[in-house]
Amino acid sequence: MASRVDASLEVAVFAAPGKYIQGRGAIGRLEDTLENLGANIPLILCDPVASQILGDTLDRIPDAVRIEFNGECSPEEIERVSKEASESGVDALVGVGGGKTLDTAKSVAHPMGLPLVIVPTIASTDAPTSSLSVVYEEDGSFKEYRFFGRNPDAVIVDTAVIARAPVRFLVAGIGDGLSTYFEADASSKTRKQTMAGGAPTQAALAIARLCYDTLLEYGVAARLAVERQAVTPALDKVVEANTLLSGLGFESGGLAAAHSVHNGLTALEGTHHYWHGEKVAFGVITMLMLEERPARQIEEVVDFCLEVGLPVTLGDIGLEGVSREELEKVADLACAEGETIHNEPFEVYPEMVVDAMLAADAFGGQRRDELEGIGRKLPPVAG
Ligand SMILES: NC(=O)c1ccc[n+]([C@@H]2O[C@H](COP(=O)([O-])OP(=O)(O)OC[C@H]3O[C@@H](n4cnc5c(N)ncnc54)[C@H](O)[C@@H]3O)[C@@H](O)[C@H]2O)c1
Ligand SMILES: [Zn+2]
Repeated sequence: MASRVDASLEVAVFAAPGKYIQGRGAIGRLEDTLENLGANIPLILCDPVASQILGDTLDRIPDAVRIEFNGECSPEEIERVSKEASESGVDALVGVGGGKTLDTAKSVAHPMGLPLVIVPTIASTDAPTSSLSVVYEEDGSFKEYRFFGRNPDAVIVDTAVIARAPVRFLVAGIGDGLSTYFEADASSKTRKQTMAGGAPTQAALAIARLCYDTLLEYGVAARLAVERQAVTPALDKVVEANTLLSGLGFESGGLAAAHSVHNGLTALEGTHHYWHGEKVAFGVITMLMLEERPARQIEEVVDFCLEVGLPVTLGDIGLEGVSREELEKVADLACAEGETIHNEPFEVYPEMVVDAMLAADAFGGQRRDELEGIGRKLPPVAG
């Protein structure tokens, strides 16, 4: 009998990894975790920089096959690693590195039905916990989302490794996490299907809110801690917000305009020197403009971005002097069919997005001038 309800709207879904392990020295749990998953010969896909840092530790995992990630989560790279995984007869996958390495590990492990352990070496995105991958062309432009319907079996975050990585990555992760509450809030109004495959749950929205509150409270202290390579309670909280709270919050709470603006921005060469979370931060300010949020709220977000070193203007993401035509290209892509911008609780079309980006840029520039004018010393953006 045909169903009378649209299941995507009536069913709420909450997705999460099997286990989340975080703390100083957490990498020491990798061997046990693999053992618990029944893995005997894991393939470790490792970012080259992470390999230099963790190579000795990874070498101690018995019978592991280790290969280096080539830098882009592209169809070609997924194909190469999948071939290696089949030929070497491995029975589990471990992804070690940034968001792109982790997304590639997911794109290999899930279609092959292999257990998957994710080891982020920077807290730069909320990719670690999710069941999907973001796939790019070899030239770095956005290609597609791939959904696997399965989350990683375990995520292991060693905060001592995160604290020793350049601070810019932590700050980029804060930018990614900053979007989570606003996008989940928009999606929960429209009850549009989230990346988890159903309507948002209350749990996801509450987690997204906790993510936002944690970042605003502890973000600056966490930045200062990483500048001294120190693991502090503030860093612990922010790493959890960037990784676990933002990951659960976006996947089961929903994405909206900020990530579509990010996806559109990847089409402009100038933005390629900026990390995912840095572009997302500008996407958040654009989204707040689009949603006619009160100036007070926009100011809270913009001031926080300035205090922590996130972009607030187009110039901050490599687009100084960008033409309206180029912004139209960004907006067209942001409004493409299937983009999460259509989860906003009103109709969005490209001209609105161009104007919202210009408004965000103007507001961001003005707040920077105001804060500097009263003698506030702000950290470098993307530095
Ligand atoms: N699947 C999802 O749910 C999801 C969510 C958010 C973002 N993403 C994706 O994540 C990707 C961005 O991830 P990213 O910003 O981590 O980029 P990335 O994976 O390219 O890593 C950034 C850089 O960090 C280096 N690196 C890694 N560990 C390091 C360490 N400990 N010290 C010093 N350098 C280190 C890498 O070599 C790389 O050059 C994008 O493709 C984005 O679309 C996916
Ligand atoms: Zn993101």
